[in-house]
Amino acid sequence: MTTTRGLEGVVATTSAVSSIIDDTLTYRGYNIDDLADYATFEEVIYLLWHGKLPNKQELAAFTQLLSENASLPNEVVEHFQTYPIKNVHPMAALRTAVSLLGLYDPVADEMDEDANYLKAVRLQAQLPTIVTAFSRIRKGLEPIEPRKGYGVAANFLYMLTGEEPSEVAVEAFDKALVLHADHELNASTFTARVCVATLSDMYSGITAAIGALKGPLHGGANEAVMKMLTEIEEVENAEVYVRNKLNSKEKIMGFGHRVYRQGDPRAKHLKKMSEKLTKLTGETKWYEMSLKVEEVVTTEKQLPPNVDFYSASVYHSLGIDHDLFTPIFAVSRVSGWIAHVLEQYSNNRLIRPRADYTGPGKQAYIPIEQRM
Ligand SMILES: CC(=O)SCCNC(=O)CCNC(=O)[C@H](O)C(C)(C)COP(=O)(O)OP(=O)(O)OC[C@H]1O[C@@H](n2cnc3c(N)ncnc32)[C@H](O)[C@@H]1OP(=O)(O)O
Ligand SMILES: O=C([O-])CC(=O)C(=O)O
Repeated sequence: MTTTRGLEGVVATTSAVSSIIDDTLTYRGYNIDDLADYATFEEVIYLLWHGKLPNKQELAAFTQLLSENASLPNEVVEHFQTYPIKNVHPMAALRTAVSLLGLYDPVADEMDEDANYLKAVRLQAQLPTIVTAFSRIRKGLEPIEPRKGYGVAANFLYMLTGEEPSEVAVEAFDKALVLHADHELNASTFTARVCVATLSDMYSGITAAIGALKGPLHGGANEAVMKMLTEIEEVENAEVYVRNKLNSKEKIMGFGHRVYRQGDPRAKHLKKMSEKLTKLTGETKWYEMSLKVEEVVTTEKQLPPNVDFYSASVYHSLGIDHDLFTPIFAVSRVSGWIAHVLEQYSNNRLIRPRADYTGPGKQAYIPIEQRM
């Protein structure tokens, strides 16, 4: 048996949802650069789930459908009050809350197309409400009900703060959601597909995917980038900080990628947004520090930034708490997870690879009385 560490280069399924070919990312054939510049997040969700862009009426109806399904069952909100709140990472809270949502969905275990579409809508609509409600409850604030007719970006920012978000903030947040929506067979999407390939339900698949996204080698890197920038503190400290980390063989968060070689096409959009937003807040140091970190890492390691690097200073500039960065990734990526779950169900086969055994050879059983 031959093994490939980390399944690098292994093609594990066919998929028509998104592709990465020659460092170009497409969702259903549409280049991410065009989608980032022109599409809203609702258009992208629709595209991922239906395989085509919506027309005006379809988009309006879809946006309405999502906002009408965004409220949480009271039991889920009340459950937050029982968490040891100060020590709970919002990704852990999100993972538990999504699992809990499944208990209150009467069609959770029904597997027909209509039931699965209903679950898809509820999950997509409710994730932003979970993240914002948890964020407020842990600060001793009342959660805010979603507004009907609002898009996901505007609703998220509104539910987080209780204030009308600015146009600039909504536009930036929406673009970030578009950029994070899907990414071929990344670790969390693969996790979701493995889970539902046993014919388990969608809530189980999404709960599993959230667990996989949480780690710092995947979605958790955006929070880790902000931690690094906060530690660096000032632009003039950046070079020494990064060189010290590299000399001690530590990884620099937000750099490198399993698939991209020349660079992550999403990073340039977030870099532009970081420059714009840090100018608007007057805190350009986060952008300048990021530029310096990028310069040193690309010179020393030839590793370009990935999607997580500049998203950190973007979310920070929008006034978002740093430990909400990865939950925001999930708010976007759940659209892609769902598209992959539906694709998996539509042509399912159990996913069960092999392991090349490297443990001890044949052992004679020793009765417990004779063991040293
Ligand atoms: C949304 C996303 O999930 S994007 C990725 C987010 N994750 C991060 O930003 C975390 C930092 N980056 C990394 O850990 C990696 O680049 C990953 C996890 C993204 C990809 O991992 P892999 O494809 O397994 O690459 P691997 O970790 O084997 O690295 C290959 C080599 O590049 C080095 N390298 C890779 N990334 C980095 C980094 N960020 N900083 C420093 N060195 C790095 C490794 O040390 C290794 O060097 P070596 O061959 O001398 O030992
Ligand atoms: O594809 C990957 O391995 C990680 C990634 O960039 C993503 O999930 O967006």
